[in-house]
Amino acid sequence: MAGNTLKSEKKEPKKKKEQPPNPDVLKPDKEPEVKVKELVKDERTHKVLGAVFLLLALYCFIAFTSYLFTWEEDQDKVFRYSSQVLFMHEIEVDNLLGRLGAFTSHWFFFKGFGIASYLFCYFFFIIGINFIVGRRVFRIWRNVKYILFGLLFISMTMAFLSGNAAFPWGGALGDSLNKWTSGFLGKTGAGLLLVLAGLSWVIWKFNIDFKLPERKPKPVKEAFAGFGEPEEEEELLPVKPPVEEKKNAYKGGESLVTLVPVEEEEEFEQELQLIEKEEPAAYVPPVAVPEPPAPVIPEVPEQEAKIFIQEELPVTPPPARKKNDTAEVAFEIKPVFEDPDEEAIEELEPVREPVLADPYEPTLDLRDYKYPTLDLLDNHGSDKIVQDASELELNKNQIIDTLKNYDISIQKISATVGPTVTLYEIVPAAGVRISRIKNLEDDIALSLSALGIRIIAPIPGRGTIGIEVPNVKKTIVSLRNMLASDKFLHSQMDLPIAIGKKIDNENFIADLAKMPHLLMAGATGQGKSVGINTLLVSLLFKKHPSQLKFVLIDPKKVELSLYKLIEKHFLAKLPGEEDAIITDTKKVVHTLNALCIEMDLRYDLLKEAGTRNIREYNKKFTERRLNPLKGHRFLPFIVLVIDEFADLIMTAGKEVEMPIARLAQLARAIGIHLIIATQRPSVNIITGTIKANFPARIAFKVSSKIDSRTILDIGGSEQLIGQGDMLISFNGELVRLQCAFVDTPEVERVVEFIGEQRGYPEAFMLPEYVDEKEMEGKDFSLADRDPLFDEAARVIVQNQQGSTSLLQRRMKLGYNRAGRLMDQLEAAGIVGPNLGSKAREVNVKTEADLEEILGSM
Ligand SMILES: Nc1ncnc2c1ncn2[C@@H]1O[C@H](COP(=O)(O)OP(=O)(O)OP(=O)(O)O)[C@@H](O)[C@H]1O
Repeated sequence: MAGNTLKSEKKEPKKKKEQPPNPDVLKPDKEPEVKVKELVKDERTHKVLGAVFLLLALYCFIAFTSYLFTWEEDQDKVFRYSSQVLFMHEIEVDNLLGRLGAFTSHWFFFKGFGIASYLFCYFFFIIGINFIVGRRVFRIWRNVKYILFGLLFISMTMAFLSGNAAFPWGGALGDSLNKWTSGFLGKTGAGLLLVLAGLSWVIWKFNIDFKLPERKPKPVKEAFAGFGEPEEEEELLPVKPPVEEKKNAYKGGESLVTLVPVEEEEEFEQELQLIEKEEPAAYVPPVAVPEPPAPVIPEVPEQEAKIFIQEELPVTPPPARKKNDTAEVAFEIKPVFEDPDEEAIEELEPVREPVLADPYEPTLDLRDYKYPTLDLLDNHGSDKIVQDASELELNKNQIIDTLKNYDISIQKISATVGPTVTLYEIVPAAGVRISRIKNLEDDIALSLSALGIRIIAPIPGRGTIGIEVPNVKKTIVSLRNMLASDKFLHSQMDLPIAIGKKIDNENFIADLAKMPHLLMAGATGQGKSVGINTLLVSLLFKKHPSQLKFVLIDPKKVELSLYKLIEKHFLAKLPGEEDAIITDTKKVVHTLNALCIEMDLRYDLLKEAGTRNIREYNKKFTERRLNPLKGHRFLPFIVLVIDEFADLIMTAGKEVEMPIARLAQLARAIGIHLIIATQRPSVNIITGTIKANFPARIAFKVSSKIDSRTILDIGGSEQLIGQGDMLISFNGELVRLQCAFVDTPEVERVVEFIGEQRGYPEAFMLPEYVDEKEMEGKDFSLADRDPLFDEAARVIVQNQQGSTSLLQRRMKLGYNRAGRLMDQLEAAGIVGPNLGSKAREVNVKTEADLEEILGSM
């Protein structure tokens, strides 16, 4: 928090100076510094600069173009009077932009670079655009390098081609370069040098493929080549494409390290340093992308790549590859994170190739998937906090007066202006008991005649007392700005969610995977649905469809229906279900139980892989140390969202509560996370069991102190002011936030953007859940055997292993169903009787025998 700093309007400091020194006075200590910084950062300053540069570009363009037609007439005058010509009114020139135009053009063309001078127009243009748009549409450093090369190359080429022409095609620079080179290499040599330079540039820029046969995308089967049990790993290694081949497929460089384009190298270095600093364990990106994705990639993928690289699939490849792997990172180097230049990304794509097919890469399933871009979201007004100095002064005086009325004197008071509320921090005079101020909470609220006063006495970790007073003018926190923040872009979290802004305007971005579940409550209309959208959209901006699946439960039927467009990308559903978004209570029970089965299956997989959590497991899987033929698979995170938990508990009670409690207790390690929202935070809805397993809780405004206590174990959320004003209890701290705002049309745009892209053939299938009760009494007879009977028999015979868990894993079945199938197989004589902990004996030895048996059934 900003200590004693008062972030307020510009007039404030003057007022302060006129007052006699008074300890009660708000101290504008760092005000001037803030103003300068603000001015520099102010987007209006950038826009003005942008306009200046664009005009400069236009000016040069007109002057240069006019010069092409008027140079003969004007050259004489400029020659004769040199820069004096600028101040000689009597001299008339033909250039459209007058004497300055004639002089500038002459200087650029004749004394400089000839026709290549136009590159300066381009330079001013890109700077202007960057400033005016407010982000780096063009990457300056990259373009400067191109421009420098262009100046040398074009001026020399033009001088070479134009020979003794009167017009300065190559300018003085071109002429001297040409003269020197022709003298040194001869005319032909100079020509060849130019051809060589031009050709090299084209090859460099477009990475022309001189090979005759086209590179084909790796077939899906091959993507699994190299998988195997850890002990088989050695043998399997040769299956991977030989390094030679990979190099060729890339750029034909000497070594993988040298494949990094020189111009990117320093950026790679920086990124490398960054990674090394951040991750002492030297996690190195194992990303494999066999083919460059579509040429234009929006901003977020790079961020994703970074997350992915630094966190998700950490491997430690041999040192020689390290730098090369960081080439992947170069793709998301800091500048690119902020505002990637699409052209630059296009160029960087090939750099990803050399790590081809080394580790398994889940995102290859949808390799051309494009992450949503920030322009799909809106800016809801300026995120700049506007605070009225007089309002601050008034509130401060009122606080002081009120406290004085109760004989409480204070040493100092300071204010931090947030988006919705201002925090007045009071340092009481020595000897004043904090509890006295706390007791006056209502009186202070009354005297300030403002709603939403919250007193924090004392502010944990500081010797001050906080009084939060709502601002008259509130600032909407746009999700777009939060997602564009460095903190989010560079976040290394598994499931980063941009929740909102703290009172000191710091972005509150948390990792859902660490929470590990989230309970949200708030009276109707206070911002819950917006909150859920905020969380979902944050995740959609960061995660690839292969890395994350949502299970959406929406008893109100309308809140989450938008997301059905992304069914084939991000949603999970029950087999055989029509809709991925679950609205029916009965299906909710099935889905929750199916998730429990998925959880059990995942635990089995983890156990078998000898790993403790999803991260370790996925790491091992991507390193191809787990055999997919044995049921191992890349495990995406699953986020379960329930938008009205109260309805469910009312209708299904324990049937819902139990699986949720189970998931909440156990699912953390295997990557299943829950977000549960409710309008009615009463104790019969948010029971002790639920509460105990949801350490992270969000409260929007609620109707009573009791409700607040039910959610947060403390009052306060009844005093919030609605519209996304919230308290979050996380990591043992209670923080007041203004929830980031994302409107429904924005969400629509994001889901449409994703939905229009190629997805998986179907939604992610959850394991089947068969209700015990429904199956009761249906004793097995061959006539009504399970529809999966034949398939199960084949699995058992192929593996010659009569084990229920094999069926569970291979067929993604729940324990009960797999057990029942096993009983049926026993009844059919395909497997022997249960042998306790040992697998059953398989009576049918060959698949041909089995087919015969199945045929005769
Ligand atoms: N973070 C926010 N910033 C600004 N305004 C907000 C924010 N969140 C919500 N609002 C405003 O409050 C209105 C109601 O929000 P929302 O629909 O999320 O409420 P809710 O709690 O989900 O209501 P219900 O439970 O009835 O669905 C929104 O339409 C919006 O105008």
